[in-house]
Amino acid sequence: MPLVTTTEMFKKAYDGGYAVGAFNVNNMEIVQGITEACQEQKAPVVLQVSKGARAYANHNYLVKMVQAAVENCPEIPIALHLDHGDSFEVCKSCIDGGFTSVMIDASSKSFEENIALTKQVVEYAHAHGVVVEAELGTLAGVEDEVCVEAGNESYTRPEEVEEFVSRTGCDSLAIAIGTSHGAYKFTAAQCTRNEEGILVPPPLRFDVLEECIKRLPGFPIVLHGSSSVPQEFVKMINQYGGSMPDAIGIPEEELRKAAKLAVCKINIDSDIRLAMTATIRKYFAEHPDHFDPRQYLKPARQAVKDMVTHKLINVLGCNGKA
Ligand SMILES: O=C(CO)COP(=O)(O)O
Ligand SMILES: O=C[C@H](O)COP(=O)(O)O
Ligand SMILES: [Zn+2]
Ligand SMILES: [Zn+2]
Repeated sequence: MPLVTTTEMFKKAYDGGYAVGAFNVNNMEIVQGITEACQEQKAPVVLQVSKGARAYANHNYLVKMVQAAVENCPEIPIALHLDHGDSFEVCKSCIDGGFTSVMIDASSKSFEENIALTKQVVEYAHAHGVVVEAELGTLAGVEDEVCVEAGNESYTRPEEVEEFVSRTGCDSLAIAIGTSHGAYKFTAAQCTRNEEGILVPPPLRFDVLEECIKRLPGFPIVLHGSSSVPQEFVKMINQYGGSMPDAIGIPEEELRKAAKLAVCKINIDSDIRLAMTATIRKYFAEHPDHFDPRQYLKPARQAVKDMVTHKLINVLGCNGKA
């Protein structure tokens, strides 16, 4: 099937009590690792491209790689989504350039400015058959050039969501309930430590999520910053020459719980980076004489596939839902 929008995927996910994975793509091995996992598991998927990905890999290369994946995986619905679009122009360029979904992230602006910009993008997108994700509230962590320190995030205000959605006409809404971008989601001060000395993060604000759901019945909610930062990868990175002390993510059980509620899209990027980096570091340490990139990118791609397979089955619950 051709690229799809997220409309049908989200409706099924909402009704079925699961979430669709939205994975960031930056190169061929990442596209292949994700889509091979989804094809095998018969899972719908959102492949998302950030401004940084477009700067790194070039819009055309990314679109063509995703089109190749669509041809290779004919049985699963795939949406191509702009992650964190920050202006009308970048959204328009993706809408004109083959994307089926865009995010306009005006969450750092005032409520009225966020509404005005989101509405402008929605009007253009809908006229071209493309859907729009918007955001209310700010996450902690690093997102493009913007870094919000842990502790300086602001949760979504549930009393604003109905007005925002009805005035903008957006198709899904990203909310801030304590998830965060990157591999260092919380400071040590925000966490407790378990017996092994591993940081345990504060729980997500399910009260905020539930209040938003009450006010937007049937409406798809999105969670950004939802990597779990698997400690096996952090350990491997640290063992093979890296240094990522106190890297910490969102516990998988919390994401599973959110996926059963109105959360229809869960964004994962950092876990892909960790899986690849851990695998490549180990490979280099064990094969110091190898220099063919195919030798180390092959296990790195496999690590992405294995990690995504685990998420589809154990976190998102979208396996078998294509
Ligand atoms: O939200 C994300 C992309 O928009 C990715 O979040 P992570 O950094 O937790 O993977
Ligand atoms: O939300 C941020 C995503 O992880 C994308 O990150 P990036 O801007 O470094 O590509
Ligand atoms: Zn944002
Ligand atoms: Zn994000």
